[in-house]
Amino acid sequence: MSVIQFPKDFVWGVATSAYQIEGAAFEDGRGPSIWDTFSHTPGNIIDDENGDVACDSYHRLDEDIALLKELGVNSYRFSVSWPRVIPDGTGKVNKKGLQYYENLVDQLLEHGIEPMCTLYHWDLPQKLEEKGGWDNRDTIDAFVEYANVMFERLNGKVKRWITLNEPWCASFLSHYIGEHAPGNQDLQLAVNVAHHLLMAHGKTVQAFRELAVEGEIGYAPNVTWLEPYSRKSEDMEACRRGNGWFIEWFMDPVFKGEYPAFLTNWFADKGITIPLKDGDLEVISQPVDFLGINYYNGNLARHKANSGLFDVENIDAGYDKTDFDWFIYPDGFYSVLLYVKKRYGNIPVYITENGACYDDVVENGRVRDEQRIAYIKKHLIALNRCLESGVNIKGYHVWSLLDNFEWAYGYTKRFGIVHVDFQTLKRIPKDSYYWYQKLIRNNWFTI
Ligand SMILES: N=NNCCOCCOc1ccc(-c2cn(C[C@@H]3NC[C@@H](O)[C@H]3O)nn2)cc1
Repeated sequence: MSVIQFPKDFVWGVATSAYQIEGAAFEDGRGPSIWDTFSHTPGNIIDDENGDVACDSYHRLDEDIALLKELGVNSYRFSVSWPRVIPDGTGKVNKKGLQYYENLVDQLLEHGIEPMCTLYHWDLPQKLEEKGGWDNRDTIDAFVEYANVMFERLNGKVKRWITLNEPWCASFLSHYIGEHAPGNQDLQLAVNVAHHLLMAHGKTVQAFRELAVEGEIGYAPNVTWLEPYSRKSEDMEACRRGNGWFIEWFMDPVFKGEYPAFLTNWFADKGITIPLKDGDLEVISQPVDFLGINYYNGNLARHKANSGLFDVENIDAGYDKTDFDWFIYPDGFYSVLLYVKKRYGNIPVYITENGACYDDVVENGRVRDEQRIAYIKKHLIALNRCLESGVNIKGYHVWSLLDNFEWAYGYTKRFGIVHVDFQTLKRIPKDSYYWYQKLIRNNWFTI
């Protein structure tokens, strides 16, 4: 038997996001976001579902705080709905919206739970989308205006701030692949959006420093890890491009002040350019206090001409899969974290999302989600290997506290450690909740 131990000040948390759990989509002055528009457009979401009610967390704050308190986490990562705070994206502030988030933060602090506040978890106000959305450089300043409203209201209460969640999803998945809101399929548009998101990040970090906001600020890219099928240079270069789409594309500008040439050249060959202006990279590369990492899966992959955007194809390595149809690949978690440390230095890292989707069932009031427990254990073992290799990981957040609206998959994909019956909204802690509760209490687990 082995004991997997964690540093005494290691941060244990769970994560959610506004559109996925709050509901109350048309209440108390909240304005529409691109996800309200996208989810209400038939054909975009499985079962034509939407986030109008979701987990109804907007009305169940006390209940969800009690779940967090009982779980024993010392960190809760949530996101703010921009259009709940500034319904039109810029200008008038919705007092009720701001008050909701201050109540949330006050209750967390009352129970000794550190709030980790994500400012952008994809719910761009629809009014800004109608003016060009993230393709319009003006949206950068609109985001900074919104961020300043949140900094001024919650300064001293929120000490960990995240500018952007998964900019790859908010740009390429949303504007090139088209699976997420607003659902475009235009590569140049996606590159423009990615650049303006990074600009919004950089200018928001500048504003954070100018306002002398207490605490630390970072952002949370999502990463994957493609392992080359062979040591042939074509396979290794193909995997580097596939990994770079998530890693270098969103981290080189921040940590190196430049885009990765091996990818800008690849895009240039396709006639794709970056809408770079003088000074942009200086803005984007404002020093951050930490890097958030969202990791779920990896793949074995190899070069295949004319396959996808980067001539790379995934191979079925025979690994087990979650019900999201993703391979369970904890070695990829280790590899990507070591790679990030090697390329960017030993910046403080929070794992801001890691978790597994399984089609859980409730039997006699209990959810025996052993597979989710096994997934989390495997990834925490890999995380512990990283700690032993000197990677500066400060904490870990399970995605997610609650089963919730999983974007294009609606309510068909359950990532929660708490089961939600979407007819009754009843919450039932799963076995994984109790396993995580014990881990947090002990700060170790056995294998
Ligand atoms: N890898 N190659 N892709 C090329 C082709 O991609 C097609 C689809 O791609 C992706 C990639 C990533 C995701 C994803 C989902 N979550 C889970 C959410 N995280 C934030 C939180 O809101 C959770 O709900 N994290 N990541 C989905 C789809």
